[in-house]
Amino acid sequence: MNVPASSPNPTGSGRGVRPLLGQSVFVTNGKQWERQRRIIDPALEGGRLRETFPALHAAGAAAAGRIARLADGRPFDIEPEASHAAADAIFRTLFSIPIEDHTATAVFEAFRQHQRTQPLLNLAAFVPLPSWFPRFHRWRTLATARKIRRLIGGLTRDRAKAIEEGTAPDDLATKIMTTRDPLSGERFAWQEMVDQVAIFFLAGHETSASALSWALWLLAAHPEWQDRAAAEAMAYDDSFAGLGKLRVCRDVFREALRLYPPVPMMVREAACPQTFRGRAVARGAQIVLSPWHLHRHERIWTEPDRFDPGRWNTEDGRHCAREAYLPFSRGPRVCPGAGFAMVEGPLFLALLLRRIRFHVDETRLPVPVAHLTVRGRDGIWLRGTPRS
Ligand code: HEM
Repeated sequence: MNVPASSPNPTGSGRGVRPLLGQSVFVTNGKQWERQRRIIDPALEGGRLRETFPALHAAGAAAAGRIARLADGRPFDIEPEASHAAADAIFRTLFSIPIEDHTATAVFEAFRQHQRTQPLLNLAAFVPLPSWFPRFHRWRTLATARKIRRLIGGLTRDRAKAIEEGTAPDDLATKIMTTRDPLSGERFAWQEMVDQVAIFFLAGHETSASALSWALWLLAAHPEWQDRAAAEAMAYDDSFAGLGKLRVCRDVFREALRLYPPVPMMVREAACPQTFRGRAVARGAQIVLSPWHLHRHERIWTEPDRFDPGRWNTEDGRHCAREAYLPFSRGPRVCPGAGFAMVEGPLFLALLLRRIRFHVDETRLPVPVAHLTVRGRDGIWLRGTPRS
């Protein structure tokens, strides 16, 4: 199943995102989007991930330290911890700064305030409204969006200067800002880079945090799989090459992405009249694609509601992965951070499981709800104990 680029992503007309995301790759379409992807994609290619790995590992190790301090047998909500870890991963890999950095903390806090002001984390923010519908952004949403962009703008301007002076670190921001579009030879102006940093931060930390939280909850609920993943984690040598041996952690993470796809639905607009599964689709019609439903389809998957990381090593599982698995979407508009996320997820699981045994809090079972990503309605509560 492919999601064609010729079907525009109508997110740009959604109400909640413009003030924050500007002309970022997530909201643009057509030639502008193509040019942006030509500049962004090379920075996240497989080979480049090796260079990003030390920063990602440092973020995972810091998260393991923080969460180990909570592992005293009492319940805690894993979601804010996972958000913290994923935000740290983005700051360290993009700008070579940890979340404790003054500006990084301020951006993280401003994002939290922004989400509290409503539309961004609400799916309705992404669903296009009819053209007659009045579009207003609550003043507080506008104010937090401006604050985030001012902070990111500072980081990006400083980086542009460091690149000119030849003192910039070799991280993702430098890679993206120094990459020329192979067709036009142009680079991102710093203003356009602010838009891209905003979407990297949003798309890269909310999604990963959701996946990590559900993966840990599933492991807590399935101690036999947790033991297998932990045994593998104990043997992990902390290298980039060693990631290939984290097979159970990878399959657990893939299974979490299947059962709780962080992006539960996507919207596309038909660019021309077409027929889809025998039905006429008019030009301009909105098409909703739902990984949530597809991943749990009873006619496609064997025991779709069962957590079974082992399915990924069966012919049936591999077939379903090709035909009916799209946690990162598919086609030209596929998530450019998919490779990054598939390194980050299994790595963070391994680093956490080495130090902590996770248990379900039987009094508070999580209820999944679709915000911008799939989150627990009242959080995702776990208990942790130190792993000796
Ligand atoms: C488990 C983690 C992740 C999941 C499940 C995920 C999922 C997705 C999905 C489904 C889309 C397509 C949305 C749509 O078309 O409506 C998307 C787009 C995107 N993602 Fe990810 N993502 C993840 C992590 C990341 C990371 C780590 C980054 C950056 C480092 C990233 C950057 C982006 C960007 C920039 C787009 C917009 C691409 C475009 O429209 O051309 N994502 N992601």
